Amino acid sequence: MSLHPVTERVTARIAERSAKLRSAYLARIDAARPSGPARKDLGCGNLAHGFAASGADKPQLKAGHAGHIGIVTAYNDMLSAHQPMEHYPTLIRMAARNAGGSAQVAGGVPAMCDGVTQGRAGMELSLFSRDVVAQSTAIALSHEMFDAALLLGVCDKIVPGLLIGALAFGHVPTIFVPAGPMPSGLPNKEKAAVRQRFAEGKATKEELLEAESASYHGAGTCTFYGTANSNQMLVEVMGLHMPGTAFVNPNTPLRDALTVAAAEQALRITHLTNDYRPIGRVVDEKAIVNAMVGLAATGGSTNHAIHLVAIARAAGLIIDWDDLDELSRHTPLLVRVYPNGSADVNHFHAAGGLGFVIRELVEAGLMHRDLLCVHGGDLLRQAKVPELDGTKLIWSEAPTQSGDTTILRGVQEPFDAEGGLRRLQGNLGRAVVKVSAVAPEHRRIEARAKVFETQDALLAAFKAGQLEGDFVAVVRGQGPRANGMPELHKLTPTLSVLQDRGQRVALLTDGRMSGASGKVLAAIHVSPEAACGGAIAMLREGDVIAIDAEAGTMQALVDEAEWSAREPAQPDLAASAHGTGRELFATMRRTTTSAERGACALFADASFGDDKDLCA
Ligand SMILES: O=C(O)[C@H](O)[C@@H](O)[C@H](O)[C@H](O)COP(=O)(O)O
Ligand code: SF4
Repeated sequence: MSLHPVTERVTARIAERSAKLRSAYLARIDAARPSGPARKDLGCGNLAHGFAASGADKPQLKAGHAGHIGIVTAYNDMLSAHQPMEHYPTLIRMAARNAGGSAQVAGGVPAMCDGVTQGRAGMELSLFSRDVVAQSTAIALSHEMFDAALLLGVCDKIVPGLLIGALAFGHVPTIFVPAGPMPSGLPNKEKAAVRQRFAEGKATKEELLEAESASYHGAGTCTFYGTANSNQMLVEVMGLHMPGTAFVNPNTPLRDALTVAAAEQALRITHLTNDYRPIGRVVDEKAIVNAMVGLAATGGSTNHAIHLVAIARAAGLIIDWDDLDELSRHTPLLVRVYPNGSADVNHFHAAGGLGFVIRELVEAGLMHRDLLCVHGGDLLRQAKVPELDGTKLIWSEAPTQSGDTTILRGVQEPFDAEGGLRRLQGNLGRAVVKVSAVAPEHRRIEARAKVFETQDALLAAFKAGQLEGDFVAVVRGQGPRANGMPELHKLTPTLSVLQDRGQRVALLTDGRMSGASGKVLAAIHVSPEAACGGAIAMLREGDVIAIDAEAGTMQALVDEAEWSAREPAQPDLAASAHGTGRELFATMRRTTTSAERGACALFADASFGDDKDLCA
């Protein structure tokens, strides 16, 4: 199968623009490759500290030459998606020992649940928590004891953070280990309907809590296709998972068998073997292009228009929203999972899941097949489906037919000829929009602006009955430099109620939305942000705004002379400076790059290429 010309063109463009940064990165990871077991480069004192509490593994750590795995875990009881990981280190240590090697928990990383913090002050720490996860991963792996790493994490900022941190140790072969989705509960669409009724005062708080608890009811990842489950797709199409592991439910024999298999495989791909697969070479421009194609084909989370930029940068690669837009416009939409449809990820997995999607996209030449996947094969092998034959883990061929064409389709009969994400641009700057979750009749709007400085101000206006007629809700001062770029997903039920009443509404913000947001047209991540004096700060109440997600345009229809004479409004950021720990993130707000450059405070010094303007 030959590569699609757009996939080829974008890959070459990324490689060319990144050549200097990428070659320096590869030289660093080549130089970091140890000659023997990594721990042998440590001094006696260092090493003694390293295995002091290693019990049964001490002899092999002391005198042996077998590989040693560092586990970095994001376990906590707070995230339903991470709670099942509590016992994974025990399983991994046993598996590594049985395979002749050893394993230790190198360190833990923080994990925030965006569901708990949604609409709360904690959401203003969420995006930067990704960079704290990256730094925490580096702290864990900095003990230099490890010939391979296993990263235990699933949710929104955690997988991107783990990946950014691990890429700073690009010489270490690294495999992600997930826990999988919770079994299906109350369908996401029904939960959203109760939320809308509650927003209109037609459902009680008790009814709402019942519905929420019936939807989020157990251990495992929430079942909508938000950022956490988009993470799982990305890790599969980048070749960083054992094949087909993403959506196997937790606390099942198959899930545990996959965790054991990841530990065994990690020892097979260290520099001590003849199949060395360091993560810095697994994540190359082809893997990053596959991630963008996967995002477009599945209607993945808009948050990855930010995270993927930071992840690529950690591997010495520079991507932007033009790359994402061009790939998305040439990638068919193959998946309809909430918020892009009614099904959840369990239904998607049962219909053929990521194995079917990967095989379809590789065979159509839209995805690169020749990746250095951690399982030892190429990306077509990633498409295989794991199952237990008795107690033996085997992988069968990916399905060639979708099990449910209302959820999953092939390249020949897609839901849409174009993928789920678009870049918008115009005199208001640049933004991202997820079209796959918005009905075609709602993808264009020309209406007057209603300007808000907070999402609560918009909700108060709704309660006061002030949101009449058609309008574009402008919620600004929500960018990374302003208040950490929170998700404004609490607006979804209210804007959905207005749209269902027949009003034409849209959102325009320099903030984010949840990967679970959908239904209402939302131009988000507007860059430059208001706190940088971006055009969004020049908008006035009543200005006419035109957003066209199909054409990719976002325009303030204001007289040219008047527009250029305007001064940007300065957002009042006092409320976000303190409280809930926000005072500890002031330096990140000051040094972060723009949304289009990953909203990242980790690379500000080297920036992205020659442009040192952090607001650009
Ligand atoms: O990007 C995402 O996918 C969201 O951050 C998600 O992780 C978060 O938990 C949502 O808030 C869930 O949706 P609800 O808030 O609608 O439950
Ligand atoms: S998917 Fe979102 S709400 Fe669910 S556990 Fe993960 S972070 Fe929390």
